[in-house]
Amino acid sequence: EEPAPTETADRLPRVVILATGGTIAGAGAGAADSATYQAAKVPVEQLLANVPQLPALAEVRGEQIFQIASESFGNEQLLALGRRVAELAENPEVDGIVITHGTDTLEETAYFLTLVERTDKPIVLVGSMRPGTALSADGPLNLYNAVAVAGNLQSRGKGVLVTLNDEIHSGRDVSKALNIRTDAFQSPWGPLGMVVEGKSYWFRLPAKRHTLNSEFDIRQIASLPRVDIAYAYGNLDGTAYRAFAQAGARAIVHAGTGNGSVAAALVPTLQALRQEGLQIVRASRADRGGFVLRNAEQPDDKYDWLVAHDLNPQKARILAMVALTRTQDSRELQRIFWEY
Ligand SMILES: NC(=O)CC[C@H](N)C(=O)O
Repeated sequence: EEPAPTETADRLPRVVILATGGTIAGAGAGAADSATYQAAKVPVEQLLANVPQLPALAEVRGEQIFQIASESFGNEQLLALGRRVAELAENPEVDGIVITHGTDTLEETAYFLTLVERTDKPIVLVGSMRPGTALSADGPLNLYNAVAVAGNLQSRGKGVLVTLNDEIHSGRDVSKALNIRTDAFQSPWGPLGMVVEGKSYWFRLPAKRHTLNSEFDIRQIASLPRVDIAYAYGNLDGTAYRAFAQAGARAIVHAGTGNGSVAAALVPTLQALRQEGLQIVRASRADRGGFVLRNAEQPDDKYDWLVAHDLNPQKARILAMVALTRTQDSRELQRIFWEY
């Protein structure tokens, strides 16, 4: 039997919806316009009104924190959102938090919050692949599922979660692996569970450190250092790496081919940048799940480089930024890359 959604069965869980924009708040000219539309148009009150079944699940209220497409998220938005989530999590009148978000960088925000929110209250990110004006819009059901998961006591302590396409994913693992299609969100290690008719079914738990067990805390992060990603391909040279360094990058994530490999002609550039104090993080551009090990492909111990292990380059950027707020020591940084 499904446990009651709250400790006290005589009241509904209280869930706050923080709206940031994206396709879930998108609007197109006609019902057939599933891919041609404007993101970040519909205000949160309307998103809630479009799902009249929500009040049966939870006492919901909306807050419009941004109204943007998620590709336009910067570090300032990450920090502002992170701080608001922490305030809400500290509020005894809030049981769970849902964040509506564009899907393009949802995986980055979800991982950021996984690292910096010191709470066991459910934090659930949700988006959609079709605007609300489209035939078979996926946003209303995704939002219904997000509120159901956020209001459920069983969701506590499982880290930041993402609900799309009836699945519950770990915010650490999930990424937008496909575009256009409603099964866009995938985790290399599989989803954590399913949500069907407002009920959650769990199958596995995150093994990595997160939320309450994290050493990072949004309340202690004043700003994030610049970290950039350089994408590897045949015939690559060091131009982008040097430009990022000149712009003030403290670390560069090398979105390497295969096992995070580095072209022979590029190695001296990365060695020189490390000498200048930048951290070099080898990740893989393999999009269904990279796996980069130290001293495989390149002698990381000798060069004092880092590996992102299974984190994709965009998630490695998030972790590098957060970790660099605490330490510049490459051994400590590598420990953090193993543990989170
Ligand atoms: N499906 C989407 O949400 C994509 C819309 C937009 N590019 C965004 O990320 O906000």
